[in-house]
Amino acid sequence: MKINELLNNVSIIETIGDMDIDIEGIAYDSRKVKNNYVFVCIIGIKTDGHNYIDQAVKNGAKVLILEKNIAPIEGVTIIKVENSRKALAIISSNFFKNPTKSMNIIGVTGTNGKTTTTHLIKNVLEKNDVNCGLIGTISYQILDKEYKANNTTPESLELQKLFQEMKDANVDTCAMEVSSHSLELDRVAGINYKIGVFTNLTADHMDFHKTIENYKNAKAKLFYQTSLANIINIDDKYGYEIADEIKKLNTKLVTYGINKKAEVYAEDICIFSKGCSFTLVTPKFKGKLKITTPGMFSVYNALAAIAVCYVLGYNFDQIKKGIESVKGVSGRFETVENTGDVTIIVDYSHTPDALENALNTIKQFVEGKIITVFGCGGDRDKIKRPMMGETAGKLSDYCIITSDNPRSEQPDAIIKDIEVGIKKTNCKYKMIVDRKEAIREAIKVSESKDIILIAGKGHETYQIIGDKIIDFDDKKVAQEILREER
Ligand SMILES: CC(=O)N[C@H]1[C@@H](OP(=O)(O)OP(=O)(O)OC[C@H]2O[C@@H](n3ccc(=O)[nH]c3=O)[C@H](O)[C@@H]2O)O[C@H](CO)[C@@H](O)[C@@H]1O[C@H](C)C(=O)N[C@@H](C)C(=O)N[C@H](CCC(=O)O)C(=O)O
Ligand SMILES: Nc1ncnc2c1ncn2[C@@H]1O[C@H](COP(=O)(O)OP(=O)(O)OP(=O)(O)O)[C@@H](O)[C@H]1O
Ligand SMILES: N[C@H](CCC[C@H](N)C(=O)O)C(=O)O
Ligand SMILES: [Mg+2]
Repeated sequence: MKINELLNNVSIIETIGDMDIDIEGIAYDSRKVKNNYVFVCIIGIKTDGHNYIDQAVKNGAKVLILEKNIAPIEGVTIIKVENSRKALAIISSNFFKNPTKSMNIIGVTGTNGKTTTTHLIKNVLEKNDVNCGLIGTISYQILDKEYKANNTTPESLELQKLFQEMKDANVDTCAMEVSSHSLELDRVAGINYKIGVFTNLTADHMDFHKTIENYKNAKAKLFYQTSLANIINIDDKYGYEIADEIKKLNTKLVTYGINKKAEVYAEDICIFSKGCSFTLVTPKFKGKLKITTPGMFSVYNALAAIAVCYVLGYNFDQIKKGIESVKGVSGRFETVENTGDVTIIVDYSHTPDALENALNTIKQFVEGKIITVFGCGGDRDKIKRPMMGETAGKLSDYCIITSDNPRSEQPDAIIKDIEVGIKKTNCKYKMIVDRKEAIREAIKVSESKDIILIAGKGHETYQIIGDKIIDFDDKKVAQEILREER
């Protein structure tokens, strides 16, 4: 592609060198540069891409996109921009022929419920014969192809490549999770979203955003790049504020909720151990629905997905067919199959709000005790650790605090941060660093009718300890222990 075509819509400060050249690829990591590539230098959080220019040039970079001043390099075109991450997003879109311009991209943001909601959207659309791509925490999916997800929302270069691949496979619709990191770091800059969805906003990621206002503002960015509709949960305090802020935009605003008067809402809600039933009300239709995951949070996720389908013009029967056939999402309030008399639930609750929702849901149907096994991720928000300790303590009969993904942190130091919160409650607890042994303890002490919640890692099949990634799957480990112990 000609460099000028690649740079369309990029805000350029100055250029040095030949602008009449063809480039064959883009990289933002010097180690991935090949001959005739553009290397985009990103000033990162850990290091600075400008430090790797020599390596990039050695590997064949013919164009550098950067923010800092550097000395001219023979045979290399230098393009200085205001913001390299944004430039990367725009050139990536250009390089892959702006796929999202002719696609229906549905972006879902919010602290909790993104993965679940995107899976629900995909299911309803596919039950109605629309091929829907998926980008999110568990994996990236295009028809039968499934790619491992390194980030919930990948970097713009990978993202735009996925969109192009979808287009090539005639998949013109995609449900994607839009993390606050991706909005703040411009991974999604330049994407033409048809619909944006806001689920909720609660404590998380303060290590990165610093304040809840920054966190909210990052999330809100999504609603300024949508063309058809913004769908907002107005029962959420921040959702309510965002809805108020964006009502001035040309994009249609559709609200959903249960408590406040919303356009799409649920009434007559019944929650059981195996699911919920409710009456769906929209301005166009009303009817009874059943879902297979319990908890009020599940009703909210269903409403979010339904509101998307409502905006896309689906009728009640089409929505019912899709929403009622969802079997559940991996690691989201998933019961571990076993032949014993103890119920074990694996759930991806890794925020205080998610843990509270999961435990409150269990409380509604448990006949014995609640035993909770959980930890917190290392190199992530530390503020949520005591909060999660307190929540688990308040809502459980017994807790085992253990390791999640400690990453570069000391596992027992993370556990001690959690302990500060649990100490504020009267809950009995134990601290066991080894997650497998923690799960074993829960199973050992459990009695008939108890429910064990294994929280925090959901679908994950690994554990990150230091710089090692070991196999670890909560569901499999629980089943293995059940076989050993019973
Ligand atoms: C905090 C965060 O989001 N960091 C992201 C950020 O990394 P960074 O700014 O630290 O990058 P860096 O390591 O300083 O490197 C700077 C630049 O130098 C380049 N480099 C580096 C070394 C080298 O030899 N050569 C070279 O060119 C790097 O490729 C990079 O372009 O930019 C990188 C490139 O896109 C991302 O991979 C990285 O995500 C890391 C892996 C991460 O863990 N992110 C998590 C927190 C995240 O994004 N999570 C959200 C979900 C959160 C939620 O639950 O809502 C997600 O969307 O996944
Ligand atoms: N609408 C909701 N409100 C509050 N909690 C929820 C909601 N939906 C799901 N949860 C809880 O949050 C956990 C994570 O759900 P899900 O994976 O759908 O969220 P996510 O936003 O994709 O999370 P992540 O930021 O890690 O990608 C679930 O296991 C459940 O405990
Ligand atoms: N998307 C979340 C996932 C957290 C999952 C938890 N198991 C952990 O590793 O902290 C994050 O990156 O903060
Ligand atoms: Mg997710």
